[in-house]
Amino acid sequence: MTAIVPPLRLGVNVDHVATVRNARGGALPDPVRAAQLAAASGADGITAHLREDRRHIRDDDMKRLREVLQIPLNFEMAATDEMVALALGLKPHACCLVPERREERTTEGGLDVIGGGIDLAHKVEALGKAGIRVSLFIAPDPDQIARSADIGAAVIELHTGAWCEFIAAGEGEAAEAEFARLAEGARQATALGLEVHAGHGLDFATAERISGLHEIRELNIGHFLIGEAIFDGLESAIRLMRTAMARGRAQGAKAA
Ligand SMILES: CC(=O)[C@@H](O)[C@H](O)COP(=O)(O)O
Ligand SMILES: NCC(=O)COP(=O)(O)O
Repeated sequence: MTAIVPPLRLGVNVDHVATVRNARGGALPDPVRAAQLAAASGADGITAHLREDRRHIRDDDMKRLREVLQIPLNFEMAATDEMVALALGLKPHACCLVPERREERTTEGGLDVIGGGIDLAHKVEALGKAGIRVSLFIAPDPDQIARSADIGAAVIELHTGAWCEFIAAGEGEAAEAEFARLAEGARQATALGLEVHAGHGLDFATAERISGLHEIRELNIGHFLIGEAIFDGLESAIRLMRTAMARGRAQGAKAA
């Protein structure tokens, strides 16, 4: 029997359009134009990460995204006072709190929700009270998931980066063990009333596989899609991604 599964949204991360722009210091290519094209091509939302060092997305990009987008904006940010103040001013649809280290190339590991203590809980509360949907970007760790629910987050986004790296390195056993952790984490979080998203390092194949996990409601994908857009255009990359996600969703439904 084929189970009925909830739809899966695609959030397109436009950080790396800004990376290319900043390589030359001018205004082009414009991440806001990319976000508008992504929306017109079937993205359900746009994600942008305003890093503390502003290495790609900048404050003005966030402001313009907020002004022009007709689809939800997911503001990725470190859990700092500066970023919370910016988010409270901007009032995006959602904020995804992520760990950040200035010297990292990209986001390594998940947010330490337990270590964040009462300060993190207050930040989640302040954003939530402002009507912003708060998501915590975490590893599929049972204690971090439980604490995310305890401090009142609406959403967790499971970090798929380790899983994707094991696959890329041909470490099949480790990849399967990590996938099992993601699957169990998605089940645990859903049972605790959290909405589950996933993202980081996903490509067509990994997005297809993870789309089979019914508990996951949204994938956020950036680097790979922007890379594919160089060859085939953003519209085509998004269309192919949606096809992969739909295929994975249907396979997951059959397996259930
Ligand atoms: C939090 C996360 O996994 C990414 O979406 C994040 O935006 C990565 O940061 P960079 O885009 O700077 O690699
Ligand atoms: N939160 C994950 C995200 O927005 C995109 O990550 P990536 O696909 O750029 O690795």
